Amino acid sequence: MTQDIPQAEESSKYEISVQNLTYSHNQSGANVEPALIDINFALPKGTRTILVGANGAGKSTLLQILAGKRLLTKSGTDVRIKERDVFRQYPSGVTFLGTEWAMNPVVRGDIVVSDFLNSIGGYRHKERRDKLLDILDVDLDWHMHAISDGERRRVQLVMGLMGEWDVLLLDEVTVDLDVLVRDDLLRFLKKDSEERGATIVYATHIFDGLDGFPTHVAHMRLGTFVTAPTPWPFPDVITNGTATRLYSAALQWLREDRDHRRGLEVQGRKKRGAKSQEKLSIGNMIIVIEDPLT
Ligand SMILES: Nc1ncnc2c1ncn2[C@@H]1O[C@H](COP(=O)(O)OP(=O)(O)OP(=O)(O)O)[C@@H](O)[C@H]1O
Repeated sequence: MTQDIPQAEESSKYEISVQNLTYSHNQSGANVEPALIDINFALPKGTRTILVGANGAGKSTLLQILAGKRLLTKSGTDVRIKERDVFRQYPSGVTFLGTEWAMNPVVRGDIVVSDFLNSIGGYRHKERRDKLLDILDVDLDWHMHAISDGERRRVQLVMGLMGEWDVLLLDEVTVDLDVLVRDDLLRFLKKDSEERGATIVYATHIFDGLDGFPTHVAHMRLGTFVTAPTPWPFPDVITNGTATRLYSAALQWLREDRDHRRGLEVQGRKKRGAKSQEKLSIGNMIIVIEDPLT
């Protein structure tokens, strides 16, 4: 299951196009394997792509690069959204929603949800805002410091989705939603993308109830695509018992990933992402563990 990679002159046909992307979190040149290795793919406008991959596969890194949160200057690398180079001329209309937002002390302060949403222009998108408040069951009178993690996540989603985005990058932000809210939200996003031709890339570990959502599915392993974004449903995925097709495909891929990783470990190749020193914090004491893998 592969996809032809567009040539540079063709990339304007695509809403997102990535060519020759290799990225290392450690820019100092230390001997750490890159988080992304020679990534190439292109997504047409209006597609909804699910990224599947084990922990550490590179999904968040890819989304962060697309979101303009990481800088890279390397000749030959070309990462574009809406035909704009994300490192030099970041496009408008792109929304990124990731998990770290909820940890920010600002959104844990004593601020009322209505004031919070108004402070970022909620009144300009009143119709969509009210629809999202209903879908996500958010109360405008909540105080941000006195709500649960799932409730705070719902406020984040109202905030991020109330404007009309063209490209939406979601990094595992539905994980703490209850099943009903998640289902309603996915329906809203699918309809929105169909009606407005908006494009979604969504990294998740929760596959239940997702079969009807994507137009494409991709599988990442150790910083590369094992399966580039490919039209979904795949004809050859067999449902396993009561499991949905996407769940079955993901389970199979993750088993293969685990076997592959264990094979590398047996060969003595270092685990990707592992550091020669690891630090654990207990209270305000930091314990350094030398070479945690040995
Ligand atoms: N800030 C960072 N500094 C150094 N290395 C990092 C950093 N963030 C991620 N990495 C490394 O980059 C690789 C890819 O991580 P990434 O977070 O992109 O994976 P992921 O597929 O999103 O994983 P998960 O499913 O756990 O969220 C891993 O080896 C990880 O250890």
